[in-house]
Amino acid sequence: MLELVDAGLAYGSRQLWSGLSLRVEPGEFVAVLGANGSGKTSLVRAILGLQRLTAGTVTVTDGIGYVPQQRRVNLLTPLRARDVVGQGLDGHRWGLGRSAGRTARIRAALEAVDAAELADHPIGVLSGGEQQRVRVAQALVAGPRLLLCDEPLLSLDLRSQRTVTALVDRRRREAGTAVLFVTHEINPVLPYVDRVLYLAGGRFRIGTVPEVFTSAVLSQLYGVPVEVVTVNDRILVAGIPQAHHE
Ligand SMILES: Nc1ncnc2c1ncn2[C@@H]1O[C@H](COP(=O)(O)OP(=O)(O)OP(=O)(O)O)[C@@H](O)[C@H]1O
Repeated sequence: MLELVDAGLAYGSRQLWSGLSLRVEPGEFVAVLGANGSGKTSLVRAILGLQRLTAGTVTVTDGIGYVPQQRRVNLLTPLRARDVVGQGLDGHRWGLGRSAGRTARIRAALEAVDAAELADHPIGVLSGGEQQRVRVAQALVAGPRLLLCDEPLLSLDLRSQRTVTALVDRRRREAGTAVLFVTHEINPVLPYVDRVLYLAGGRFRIGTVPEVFTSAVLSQLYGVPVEVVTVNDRILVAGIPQAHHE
């Protein structure tokens, strides 16, 4: 679905990461975490072909669904939520046109993110969280083989976070969609994650949650003492340098 081999990315003399090799299998859920500015969005852009790697290679399947990092939509945008979701079909399913099949797929995609009642609302008047759910529906409507999500949980309340994460999880289990999920917080995706790619300080670590979320590993990545504790099935991390917080 996705393979990076010895990949590196630099902007001028600033190296974000290098020597990154990662193969994501069908149905696998990989979370990408890391400090602000560590290059998570740049990685997603490189996978989409929007950003050229400065070293190594990236190979991806056809059929990518993409949830971009959130931007608020202009209030006057003349599109309804259903039109935004429909854009996820255009260019993929030429035969569908304005057919009943198309309408049904858009409705099902909106229902899956708990947003059926928003179908006819202009996208610009929806709240940030509602817009985000519509974007997830757009990314999934064409049935992608690889789903790239760039902080899809941002500005979602707990219930919407659960709706989105559970939906993505179901999709990868039922349809074998591979998932690369950029997130600031590990806890909302903890029940679903197979592996984590953690980027910090120009370094990275790939592994399962218990392998990566240890005091030793995060201290090594950040270059300062970082403490990881698990309380009631939640992972708490203390000591990440202030500059790396939001
Ligand atoms: N096109 C570009 N040209 C030069 N520098 C860039 C470009 N795009 C991103 N950068 C820089 O590269 C660094 C990584 O940016 P990126 O958006 O990939 O980080 P991120 O990990 O997604 O951060 P955040 O968690 O804050 O969203 C930042 O310091 C950013 O300023």
